[in-house]
Amino acid sequence: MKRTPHLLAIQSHVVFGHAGNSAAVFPIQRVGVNVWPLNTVQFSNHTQYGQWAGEVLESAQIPALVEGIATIGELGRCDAVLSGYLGSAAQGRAILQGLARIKAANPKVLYLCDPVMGHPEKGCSVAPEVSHFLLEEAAAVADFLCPNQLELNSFAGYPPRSLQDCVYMARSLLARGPQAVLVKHLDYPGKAADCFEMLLVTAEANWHLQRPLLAFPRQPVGVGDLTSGLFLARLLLGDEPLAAFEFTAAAVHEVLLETQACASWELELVRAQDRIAHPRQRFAAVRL
Ligand SMILES: Nc1ncnc2c1ncn2[C@@H]1O[C@H](COP(=O)(O)OP(=O)(O)O)[C@@H](O)[C@H]1O
Ligand SMILES: Cc1ncc(COP(=O)(O)O)c(C=O)c1O
Ligand SMILES: [Mg+2]
Repeated sequence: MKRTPHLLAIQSHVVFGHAGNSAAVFPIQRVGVNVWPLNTVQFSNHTQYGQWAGEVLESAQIPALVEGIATIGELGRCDAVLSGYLGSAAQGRAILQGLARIKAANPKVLYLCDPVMGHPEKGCSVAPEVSHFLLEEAAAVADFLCPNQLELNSFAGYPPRSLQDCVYMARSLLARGPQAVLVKHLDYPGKAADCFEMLLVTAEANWHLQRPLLAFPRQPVGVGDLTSGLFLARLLLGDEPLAAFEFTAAAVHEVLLETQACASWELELVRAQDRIAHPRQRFAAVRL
């Protein structure tokens, strides 16, 4: 029997609704991967409500929790680490410390960094020290990077003028170390108005994918976290990056269709669960 992979997911948790681990854990489990959720913050709800209660985890707790798993002799079972929203650069460094400890137990462990920098227009952005940490420290050790367009622009230091520019910007991130860069959401002058576009670049090729752009009165939150979690889960299940990319686009689209049908702001993960595992439609990526 094939072994079930294990994934350590280090990101935020919300009590109500879905963002961070609260958007990623159940879908990752639903496609067949064990998750070890390590919550960097516990908030009542996601920050786009404009107010929330809760606390940020003290940075030192991150390596301490990892060490606790080492102590019971289970750390070597960790196949991958995912990191998302960071409360501070110190929290980021604590994650890299934890990752180094896991690498000692399992040198093959993969690290996917979702360099969450927020959406200025959504009223949520991270401190400059966090952006600097992601750019200078996390990108160098990540096997996979999953920026959205704004995060890609921040890495590059300029906005794109074309799709070709986006490809160039993503490919220049490959030079920092990762084996693949998945741009979760493209935005560039001339982009088709009725499509939601994504990009995957690997050493071998550039892959562009389009899926329908759905209308929402308020943009759903947690879509990026759902995307990075599913992509890493499928890689652990043995997919090549291209297959994991196409699967992820299809599964996320299913969640958004259900969310739209329910007129819900929060992602309808439970209602969409069977279609997360078995998306009905495939969006084929096109080689650029
Ligand atoms: N098919 C779609 N139609 C409309 N909006 C979408 C679609 N897919 C994703 N979105 C929205 O696009 C935005 C971009 O998400 P993205 O940049 O990938 O990640 P993040 O969730 O990190 O902001 C999100 O607000 C998401 O809700
Ligand atoms: C607590 C928390 N975590 C994570 C996120 C990131 O969500 P997304 O996947 O939409 O970038 C948000 C967005 O508001 C948030 O409030
Ligand atoms: Mg995001």
